[in-house]
Amino acid sequence: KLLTNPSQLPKSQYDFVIVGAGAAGGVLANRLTENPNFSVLVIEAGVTNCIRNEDQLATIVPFLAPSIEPQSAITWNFTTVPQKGLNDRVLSYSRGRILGGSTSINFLTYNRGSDDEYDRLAILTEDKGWSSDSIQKYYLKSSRIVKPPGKSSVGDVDSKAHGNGPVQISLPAFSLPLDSLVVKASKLLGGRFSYNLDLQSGDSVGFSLAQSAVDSTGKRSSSATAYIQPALSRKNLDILIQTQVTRLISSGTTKNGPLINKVEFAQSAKGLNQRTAKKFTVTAKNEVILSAGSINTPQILLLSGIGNKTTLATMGIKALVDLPDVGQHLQDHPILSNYFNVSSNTTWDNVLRDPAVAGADLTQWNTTGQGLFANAPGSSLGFVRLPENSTIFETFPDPSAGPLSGNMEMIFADGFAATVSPQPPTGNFITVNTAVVSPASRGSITLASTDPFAFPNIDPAFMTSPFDVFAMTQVVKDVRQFLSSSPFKGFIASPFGEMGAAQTDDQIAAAAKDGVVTIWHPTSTARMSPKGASWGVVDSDLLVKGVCGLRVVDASVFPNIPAAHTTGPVYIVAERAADLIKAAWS
Ligand SMILES: Cc1cc2nc3c(=O)[nH]c(=O)nc-3n(C[C@H](O)[C@H](O)[C@H](O)COP(=O)(O)OP(=O)(O)OC[C@H]3O[C@@H](n4cnc5c(N)ncnc54)[C@H](O)[C@@H]3O)c2cc1C
Repeated sequence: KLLTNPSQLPKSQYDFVIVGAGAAGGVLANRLTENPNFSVLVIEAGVTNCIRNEDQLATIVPFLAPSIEPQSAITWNFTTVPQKGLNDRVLSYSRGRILGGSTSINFLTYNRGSDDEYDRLAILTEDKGWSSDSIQKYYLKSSRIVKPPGKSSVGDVDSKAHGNGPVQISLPAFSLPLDSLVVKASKLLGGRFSYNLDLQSGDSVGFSLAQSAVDSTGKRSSSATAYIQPALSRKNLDILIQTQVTRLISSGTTKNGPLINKVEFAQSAKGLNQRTAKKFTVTAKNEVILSAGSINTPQILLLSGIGNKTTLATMGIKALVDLPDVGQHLQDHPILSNYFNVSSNTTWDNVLRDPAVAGADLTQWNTTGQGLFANAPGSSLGFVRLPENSTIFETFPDPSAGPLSGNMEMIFADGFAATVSPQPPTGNFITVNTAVVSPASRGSITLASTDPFAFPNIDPAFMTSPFDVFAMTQVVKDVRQFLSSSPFKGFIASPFGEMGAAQTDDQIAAAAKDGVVTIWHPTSTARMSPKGASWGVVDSDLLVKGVCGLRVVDASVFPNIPAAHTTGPVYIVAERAADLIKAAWS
């Protein structure tokens, strides 16, 4: 059942209390309640109960995703601290605050992550259960490839690389000339720009049409639609929305440390603060599971006294356990828009400028589920490796997971995708968004206040490592080389904007400082480490170190950010976590 007020809670104890109904929380809500003997409560801060609600059209229509953030009622409207690597700019840093979490508002690009990502994780955590061979069944269990709306086949994919899970994935519904050129150029160029039929195959390097979380009717497929909706009618699942968890409480000690079995929460409304909020608690008989995402999970841990003892003391919080890694090692992918004027007059620039044109596309989507609005914002992409002889390797080790993972990414958009600069009033453009997907920079989440309703300090420390500056400069030059290949002749007219004018490496690096933003992939703030290791926040079973009864299952547990759009890897982690939890308590 979906509940909107703590007074509706039918009981004060559940076997499992899950904090957050996002990517991971949705998977757990579904998989754990497959066992009718388990009772599960999910507490979600999200202010709306919409799974598919007309009021939130932009969460359903794939193409409209970028219109959701920033500053919306269904997002956490976070900002970063001034970014030293970006001329002290403060970036908007949204997360989803709705059933489905960030999967209900994200840009829908879907990646599994390469075999190297998981094999590195298995080595790092000394747990073969995370190897690429072991996680494959969880990947196959999470998603399936479907026909794009209006198409008679799924299109060009490697069918062996797809499973039978609830998240629906598809190739672009609407063919854009730019995407065909990207595929053509990669087939022609080969080498560092090779074509890759299916990036979910284990090898994630190369160029391809994007696979996105769009279902066969042209709608977003999220953790809410794929996992939560089908489980909502189960008697053993309650989901309490519009409610924020404020901290976790220990009510005893065990031989494994303090027992964490109580969850404190309040209904956050405008103006409500720590002093006036009416607090409630619920007890978890088996486990509390934090799935509040890479920003809120460490915030809740810190507010509960789980973190660096010395820093907690400066905030007046008594440490239950000294875990200095909580909130540290934050990683994210820096992304930068490269604009080009093009000769085509069919780019979607006019759709963004002219409400009548957009209205016609929306009508087409409404009546058929097809057309441009059924496409995710990025419909072709490529992951590239740095050249092996790059000078940066003389001073820096390669932070990527291995040769099957990219160092950088290009995401192609058939129009002016405004990030830092607004869309110009006239002209046709394409945008190539370049990202450093195996970055070396690491930042942190720290408490700004002991008020749970206050946002924490968010510092992704973008471009603070010279490695990331080098990699971003290289991929900007790679874009230019890629677009100068013969398939783009006559299509690309001229580079545009500050980055377009940058020529030397120093000029490119300087323009990047002005242009880099986030692609909203924060990870690693509650990182996994081997059982018994003194570092890390959770062990390889995702149990929080030094306490009893508490697990973290979300994007925060990756020790290194995957070189992939992060939703797919989070679903994989959550699917495996569900099996670990079932095995521990069945
Ligand atoms: C704008 C945007 C675009 C993105 N684009 C893509 C993309 O194209 N492809 C891709 O793969 N990934 C993308 N991502 C990233 C992806 O969505 C996330 O990596 C993924 O959703 C993380 O899963 P999670 O379970 O860790 O957290 P989330 O999915 O964010 O879920 C966390 C949930 O916990 C809830 N919560 C937090 N704190 C509390 C609290 N105190 N009490 C109760 N509930 C709480 C939140 O409201 C939320 O519902 C994007 C993200 C954003 C924000």
